[in-house]
Amino acid sequence: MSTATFNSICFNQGYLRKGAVKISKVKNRGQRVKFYVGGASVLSTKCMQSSEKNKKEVRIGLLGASGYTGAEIVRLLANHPYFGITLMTADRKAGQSMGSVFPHLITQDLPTMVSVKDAAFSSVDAVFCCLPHGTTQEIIKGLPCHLKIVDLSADFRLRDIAEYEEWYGQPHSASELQKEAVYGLTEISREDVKNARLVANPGCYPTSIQLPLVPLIKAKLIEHRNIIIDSKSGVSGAGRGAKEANLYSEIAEGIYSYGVTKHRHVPEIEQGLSDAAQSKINVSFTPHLMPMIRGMQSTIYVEMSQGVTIEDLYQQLRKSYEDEEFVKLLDKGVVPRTHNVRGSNYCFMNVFPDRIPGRAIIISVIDNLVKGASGQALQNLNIMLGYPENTGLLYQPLFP
Ligand SMILES: NC(=O)C1=CN([C@@H]2O[C@H](COP(=O)(O)OP(=O)(O)OC[C@H]3O[C@@H](n4cnc5c(N)ncnc54)[C@H](OP(=O)(O)O)[C@@H]3O)[C@@H](O)[C@H]2O)C=CC1
Ligand SMILES: CC(=O)N[C@@H](CCC(=O)OP(=O)(O)O)C(=O)O
Repeated sequence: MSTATFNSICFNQGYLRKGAVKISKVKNRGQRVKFYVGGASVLSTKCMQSSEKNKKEVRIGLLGASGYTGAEIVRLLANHPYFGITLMTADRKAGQSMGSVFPHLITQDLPTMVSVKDAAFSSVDAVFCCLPHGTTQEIIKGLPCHLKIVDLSADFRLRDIAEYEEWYGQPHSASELQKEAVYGLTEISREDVKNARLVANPGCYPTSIQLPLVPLIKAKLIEHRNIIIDSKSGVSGAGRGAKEANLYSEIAEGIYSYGVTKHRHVPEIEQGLSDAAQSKINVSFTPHLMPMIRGMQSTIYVEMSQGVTIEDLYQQLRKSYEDEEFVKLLDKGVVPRTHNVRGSNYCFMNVFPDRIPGRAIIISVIDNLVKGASGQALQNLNIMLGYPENTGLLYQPLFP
């Protein structure tokens, strides 16, 4: 195989990585990214063989492996050529194998889950932390400094500790560590993620809401007042430990609003939008639980700035995301559907004129477990460790 053909295959598969001898510069997602091949770092097709799966170059620890986002990380890493899971933790399910907790993962060769207190962190390079908020900060503050960490919980997302304590109803015990954390909404903060040791992965609702709104606010195309957000989530958003209210008999054939006026994602959404506006933005936000397993839709009602048209909003979103692999502005008039992103790391969005002059309706959809959690977490760790950010994320949506 010629070098060019090999490079092309590797790049398309996301297998090219940094190495010793520079051979080319490749334009990747709007950035100039250097890729190298040669010397000790030459990749051969061997890197894709299953016999190598236990010898991947980055050793991953997965905390909270027995939950939904943990299981999703395992699914995604099954196709990752460089990240291999060597440590897994659970709480009630410590001592069990992943295959016994999640039979759909029985084919994966994985370590037995241990309790966090028995975990040997010296033998891993990076961790995904898929634990409940509160518990997370207690555990992360005790982790060794050599680890790169992507935290899927809410513990390090809010810069204002007092705001965290107010909205989460508990004290924060790792405020120093919070100062170090980078908020990892990848497409917006990619440059900061590159150099981060601790990334606070965004919440699922805030991801679906900030991706369309941040570029529009930065470009001053929408008013800061009267932003109304109506979001809907699949039940897996509540985690596997969810209680009676999430039983099939209580979710099927119905929909309910919750956290009305006081959902804990409000300060996270407002923090991101206010940063974009460089002034305080308040939003009206109501989440709903839908009788579906995965998926999230945010329908957002905004007032356009004086003289701005729907075409302006559309062109701004096109310009912001045309080089992005995982955020897609649909053709004009096409309505995003959760079905069309299920199981993938995509966010699909579109913008529509309201009947009321001067107003617009924005719709965005994600899979809450992928772009809303584990997929974005993997996208971030790829960047933190210098791998192409799509590595392990090339799943097409599952339809029907
Ligand atoms: N589900 C989603 O769509 C999203 C979730 N998130 C966030 O990601 C994190 C994980 O969510 P998810 O996977 O859904 O949650 P789950 O409830 O499904 O899983 C929680 C995991 O944490 C473990 N755990 C619970 N309590 C403790 C403890 N005291 N000490 C150590 N481990 C513990 C559980 O172990 P065991 O099962 O053995 O008890 C389990 O492995 C949460 O912070 C959540 O808010 C973020 C975005 C979206
Ligand atoms: C359906 C459902 O219950 N969703 C969760 C949000 C999803 C999530 O896990 O958000 P964090 O990452 O901020 O914890 C909720 O409303 O609390």
